[in-house]
Amino acid sequence: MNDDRAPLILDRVRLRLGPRTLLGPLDAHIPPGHCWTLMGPSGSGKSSLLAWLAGTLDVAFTAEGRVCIGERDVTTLPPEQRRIGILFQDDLLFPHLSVGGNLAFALPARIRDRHERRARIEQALADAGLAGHAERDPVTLSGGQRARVALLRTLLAEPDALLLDEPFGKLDHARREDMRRFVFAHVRARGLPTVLVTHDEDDARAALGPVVSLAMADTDHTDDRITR
Ligand SMILES: Nc1ncnc2c1ncn2[C@@H]1O[C@H](COP(=O)(O)OP(=O)(O)OP(=O)(O)O)[C@@H](O)[C@H]1O
Repeated sequence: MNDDRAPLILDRVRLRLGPRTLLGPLDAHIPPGHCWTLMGPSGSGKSSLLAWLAGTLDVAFTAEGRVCIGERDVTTLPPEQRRIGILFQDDLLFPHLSVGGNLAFALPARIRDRHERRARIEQALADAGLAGHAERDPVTLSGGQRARVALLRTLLAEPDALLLDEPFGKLDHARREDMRRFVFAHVRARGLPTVLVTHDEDDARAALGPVVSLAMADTDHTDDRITR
């Protein structure tokens, strides 16, 4: 595992939508290479929490609390400076770019050397069992291959933390299993502190971390609880 990684810390996070408290107060300390799972009924604020962590929460919400990666407080930083990667269920690849073009888009701009950029993309594809697919048109990939390319794209941006919003939702049973293994192997090998949103108990079990159960705001809950 990468030794210079830091934990993802949520400190007294509370989200409001108009007058009602949607979620929180929530505290979390997610160590490098560990994944916490967020579960809860539809509308309990799971995706909104990820959007807040990524810095893209809609202005309809108000938020309190802090999000830090180790000592680095990113709460007020714009999304592109947070170094928090996010992967969605419907993570679309750009249809006008090849697979390699999609991945090149994510590579940090500081990597300028053309050969180095190409080598990183080839290596990422090889790690994902997709060696030689750089020139492919994304629409010709299977659903499972597309999901892996979308994860590679997120990881090539070199995030310090990872957010997964129902990333396996669209896959059939066998591909879901493969993708889970693939994702969590990367989480551990890269030492990324990770938050997974899912409705699926098998996903939560595979994540091997605590499960945070969010209640519905209308039940007037006070604290969201870690249930296991
Ligand atoms: N841009 C927005 N403006 C106003 N309300 C919103 C906005 N986005 C989401 N909401 C509302 O915020 C609440 C929480 O939505 P959110 O998508 O975070 O829930 P969720 O737990 O992720 O649900 P699901 O499991 O269905 O994805 C819902 O009541 C939703 O209607």
